[in-house]
Amino acid sequence: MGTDPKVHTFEDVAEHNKIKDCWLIISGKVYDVTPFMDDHPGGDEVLLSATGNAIVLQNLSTTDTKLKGETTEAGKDATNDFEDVGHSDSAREMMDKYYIGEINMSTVPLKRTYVPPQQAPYNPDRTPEFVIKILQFLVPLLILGLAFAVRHFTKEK
Ligand code: HEM
Repeated sequence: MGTDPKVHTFEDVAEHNKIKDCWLIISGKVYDVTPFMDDHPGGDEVLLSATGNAIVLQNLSTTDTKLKGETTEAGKDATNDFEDVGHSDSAREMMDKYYIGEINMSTVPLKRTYVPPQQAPYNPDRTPEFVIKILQFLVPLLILGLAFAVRHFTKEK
């Protein structure tokens, strides 16, 4: 019987990425790709830039797009980045070599939800455009009314 895999916390992974390592969280598993960085065909830059503090590559096999491409408080869900590259099966097999344990998913920060900035409710009746439209309608009417009034009072009895 083998030993249970080590369970890492998100903070643990983030700490390693802050120092000098490159730890990835992919489908609930943790990979230390630090020794692979120089040999990664896509280069080390993409691995590093995709981490934030820690990469959360969740649900690689799922079609649920809700989880993809969203940031967390301390990292990034790089599922889109990873999938967009279209890694080969051999690349996925290679991952086993860098596997260092599982992630405690309850320590992964919740995805940040977008909170729209507070602003006054939009009132179309108050905009300058609306005032101009009213004036464009009223001014000709006023001129017409004035013309009728002048004619009425100046016409010979
Ligand atoms: C354990 C994780 C990873 C492994 C083992 C891995 C492995 C590989 C391998 C073997 C290739 C060569 C092409 C292939 O066989 O698919 C590749 C290419 C590439 N990978 Fe990764 N990769 C990993 C993570 C990532 C991540 C997180 C990114 C972020 C965007 C990334 C970006 C790329 C890019 C841009 C290429 C180059 C594609 C090309 O120019 O043809 N990889 N990777």
